[in-house]
Amino acid sequence: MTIYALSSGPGRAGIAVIRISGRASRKTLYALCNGRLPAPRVSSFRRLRHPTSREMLDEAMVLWLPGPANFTGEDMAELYVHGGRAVVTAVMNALADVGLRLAEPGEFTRRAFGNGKLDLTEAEGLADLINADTEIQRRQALAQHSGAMRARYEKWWRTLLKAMAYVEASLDFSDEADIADGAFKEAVPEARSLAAELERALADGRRGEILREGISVAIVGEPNVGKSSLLNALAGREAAIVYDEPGTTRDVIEVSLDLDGYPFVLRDTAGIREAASPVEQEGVRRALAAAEAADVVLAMVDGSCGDVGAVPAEGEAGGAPLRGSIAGAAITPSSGVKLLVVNKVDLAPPPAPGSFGPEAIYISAKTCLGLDALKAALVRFASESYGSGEAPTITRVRHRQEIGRARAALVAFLDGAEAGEAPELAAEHLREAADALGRLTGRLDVEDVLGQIFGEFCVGK
Ligand SMILES: Nc1nc2c(c(=O)[nH]1)N(C=O)[C@@H](CNc1ccc(C(=O)N[C@@H](CCC(=O)O)C(=O)O)cc1)CN2
Repeated sequence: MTIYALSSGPGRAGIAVIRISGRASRKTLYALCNGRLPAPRVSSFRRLRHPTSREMLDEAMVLWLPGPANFTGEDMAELYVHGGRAVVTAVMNALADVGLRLAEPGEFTRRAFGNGKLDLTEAEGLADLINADTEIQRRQALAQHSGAMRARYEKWWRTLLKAMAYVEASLDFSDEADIADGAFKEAVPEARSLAAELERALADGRRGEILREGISVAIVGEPNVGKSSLLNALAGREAAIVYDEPGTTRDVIEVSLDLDGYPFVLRDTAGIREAASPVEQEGVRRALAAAEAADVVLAMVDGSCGDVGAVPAEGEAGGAPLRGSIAGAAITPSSGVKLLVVNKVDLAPPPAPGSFGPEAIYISAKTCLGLDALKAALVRFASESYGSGEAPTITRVRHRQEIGRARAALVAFLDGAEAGEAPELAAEHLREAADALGRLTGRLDVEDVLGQIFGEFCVGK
């Protein structure tokens, strides 16, 4: 079936791109162009007419892209029409009139995958490239789309094939014990080095997933320390309601930020206190959950208020004397870092520098004083924790699960080899590892995964 879609975004635009892929592309383009098919891959000006009514539809630039040397590997055509809604509708209706079908989300890429133009990791990289909002995300996605991940996975695959071949050989020569034993022994170091490599890939601090999804930053603290004001100041818009009343923020409010190319998802949360109302209690529960799951917790205190407390320093009770409210400072994320943020330094009396400890960042969400230092601290954390330059090997939970399965199967193989397990069982462990790696790149049948991955795309990709 030949499909079409608006590949440029929806809505009015200067130019709109309508893309066609499938067997009928040539015939359809021929009819639209009144019999004047352009030379392959040469952008050409044509008056487009309805194939049957002959009514003029638009003046356009068109491309004829015969397969297989194109994106999908099938015959394709592209129409660059004026980007008015009615123009796009008229041209797309004409395509439907001659029997073409509107593409489903990701269907062009799915066809490209089906025709061997890209593997699954490259297709995922393409989806990420389209969804990339920041420079770091763009680089990560482009590396994956261009085959960086595929190359690594295929190297693993070849090592595994070698190990499997040795085990198969030992099965083939089972009546010649020396040869069988020798071949089997060759498989062990291959499996061991691969297991170690998978282990290394898994111990990456979830760098690829975090950069893909955005570094999660939770702002937590007691009511009215200025959490929503900070969110708004960083977002540059009034995303959260700010009101001089404790308990104003109840839901978690999210804002995406691009700081020096690093993607952050900032979460403003309800003030932590013994809340009376069940709604606010739920807000506090969500605040604590957001802090627990965050990569960075901004523990916020009010530097202007007088009550004296103490922030326990890392690993000790007590610590520097503290004038602000401290509930926020006591929260610790399960795997992330905590930055102490002292707000309201514009108010008298301003805290003496250092009075909240050497690591504290002093800001005024109201006057924006200190926000650059806070942003710099976030960027420094991002670049030290996630920015090691090399493209990550894992960018989705799916990759982590399959690599984890492959590793577990290899460990089972190695344990079995040590315990003198039968070679038939050993071969089964390796096959399990191969299945996991095969699902990673889409070499193996992965119909269920395909639906999920390609469904994430926009229509027209
Ligand atoms: N107009 C337009 N722009 C586009 C695309 C497109 O399909 N159309 N792309 C797509 O979405 C991206 C570019 N990706 C492409 C990938 C492969 C081929 C292609 O023709 N591949 C051939 C030959 C490669 C070559 O000449 O070296 C092949 O794989 O055999 C074209 C575009 C981004 N820009």
